[in-house]
Amino acid sequence: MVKVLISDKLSEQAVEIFRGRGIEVDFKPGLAPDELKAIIGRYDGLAIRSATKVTADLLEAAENLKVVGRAGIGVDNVDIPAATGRGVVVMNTPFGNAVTTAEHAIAMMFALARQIPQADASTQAGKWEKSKFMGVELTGKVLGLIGCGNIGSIVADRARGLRMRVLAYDPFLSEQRATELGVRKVELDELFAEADVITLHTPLTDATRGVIDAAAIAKMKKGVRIINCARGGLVVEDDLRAALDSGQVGGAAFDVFVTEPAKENVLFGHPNVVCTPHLGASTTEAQEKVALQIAEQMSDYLLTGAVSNAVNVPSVTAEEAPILKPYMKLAELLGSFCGQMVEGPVEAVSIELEGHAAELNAEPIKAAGLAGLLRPQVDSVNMVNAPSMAHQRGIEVSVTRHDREPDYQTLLRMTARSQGRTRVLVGTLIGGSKPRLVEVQGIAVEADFGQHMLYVRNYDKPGFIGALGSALGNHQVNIATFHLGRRDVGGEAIALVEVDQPIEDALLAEVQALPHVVRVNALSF
Ligand SMILES: NC(=O)C1=CN([C@@H]2O[C@H](COP(=O)(O)OP(=O)(O)OC[C@H]3O[C@@H](n4cnc5c(N)ncnc54)[C@H](O)[C@@H]3O)[C@@H](O)[C@H]2O)C=CC1
Ligand SMILES: O=C(O)C(=O)COP(=O)(O)O
Repeated sequence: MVKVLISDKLSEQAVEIFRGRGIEVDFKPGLAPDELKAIIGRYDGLAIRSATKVTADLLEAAENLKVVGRAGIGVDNVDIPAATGRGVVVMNTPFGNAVTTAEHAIAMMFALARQIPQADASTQAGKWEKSKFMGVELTGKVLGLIGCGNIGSIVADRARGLRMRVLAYDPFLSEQRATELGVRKVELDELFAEADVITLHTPLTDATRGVIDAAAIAKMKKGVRIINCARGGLVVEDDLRAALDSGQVGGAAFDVFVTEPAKENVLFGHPNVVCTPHLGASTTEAQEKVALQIAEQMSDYLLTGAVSNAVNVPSVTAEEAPILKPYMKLAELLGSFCGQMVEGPVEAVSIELEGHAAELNAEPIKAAGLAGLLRPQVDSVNMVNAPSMAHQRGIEVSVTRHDREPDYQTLLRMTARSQGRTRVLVGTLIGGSKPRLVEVQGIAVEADFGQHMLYVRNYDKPGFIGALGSALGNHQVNIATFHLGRRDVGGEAIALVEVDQPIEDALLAEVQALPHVVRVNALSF
């Protein structure tokens, strides 16, 4: 039975979804890293928020893991290259908590503008310090957004409702989208120079890490207010503290920190700082949405192979999944046959799709073909890590769709080049689902993919078939099916023989020594 572990505080509804789909689920939020590592090997899926760190070390122990589902947006707590390397799909829920997080940023802006947390503490302490808490009006002020994607756009919309002027720095924001959002797209220095309030809404990447540091703060208006509800590390915390102390920055509202949980932080204790413990996504509505969504997505993947919102593999819709599955199987079998024929490293692979196949999403078919091709060399390859493994090995990969009418309703052709030699295999699906080989090295030969097969290249001469049958008989190997093809009478020919047991080296050597045999391979599928 498929098993999933939920290791962070997700809405209980996720548990119900998994169970309803027939998946066994354990709900264990708050496990220490070593406790998690000790049990992760039992699970096919891991559902997380931001607390669980999915490191290369954890993945190492995750022998059965197929998918990590992040109930939320940021996946910076997951080592994506390590997950991809181990063939684990990583998916998130890119929209479910965006409104809620944008609302938190707006709440933080008001908290700063009117010092609400400080005034609350003072009032409840019986001080009634009315003159101490002079605020600023937001209407007419300039809000600078760093990052204007899902959350930034919603913040812009709400800020415009407050009659603020909104500037956005986002290298990937088009002028047209900026106009639609009613924001002015600017360069970073212009934003620093003009903004009264700056709010960050980018992921943490090499380009965004430390985007607000001492040099940036020096370019800002004196008294600027800074809000970070995106990721710790976007702002250099020490530099911000110094600027708060000097009065260059008038206030800072932070939901995220370089080190989380943030039990201590250089920003803590400053009178103009407001902090929340990574609460951006924490509303009942958002948590229900992300939990339901991640449980559905993970169940779909584990049960049907449908992939949505994955950050490391192409998407496969629920409608596509059952159609693509047999094609992926066929591609994998063709790849596996090619991989078992070649003797050295593969330099180039081309996958051609004809007939019905040409109308399909080719990415998963390509990934499955590459997985099959590499499997004889690498045990741990699957369709998630195959494209990156092929890339690492310098294999040139191309996919071509043909709109010509093939002899079969649907065809996949795989050509692999290795050490100057080219191998070409063509397969089809019988009845829309059963993989069948139809051509090997340009020679028509129809055969199913049996578990154990002998592939013989020979010359079409009398006596060969009898000699081959005798060799198999001498080794007590029973023939299940026997398929022959030839290029022309007396010329190059192929025999594909399915047998009932694994083929031993001694038998291979005997077949190789038969007259008219060019080469022989034992194949297993
Ligand atoms: N505090 C919290 O609880 C939550 C935090 N987040 C965080 O908020 C951030 C934004 O989330 P979304 O808006 O959904 O992501 P998104 O991907 O929709 O938007 C991010 C934007 O940043 C832009 N960007 C990328 N590199 C940039 C650069 N070098 N400079 C400026 N802009 C750049 C992108 O073009 C994109 O428009 C993420 O880091 C996410 O993890 C999300 C949800 C909750
Ligand atoms: O979705 C995100 O990126 C968040 O940061 C939310 O984090 P959380 O799920 O509340 O731990």
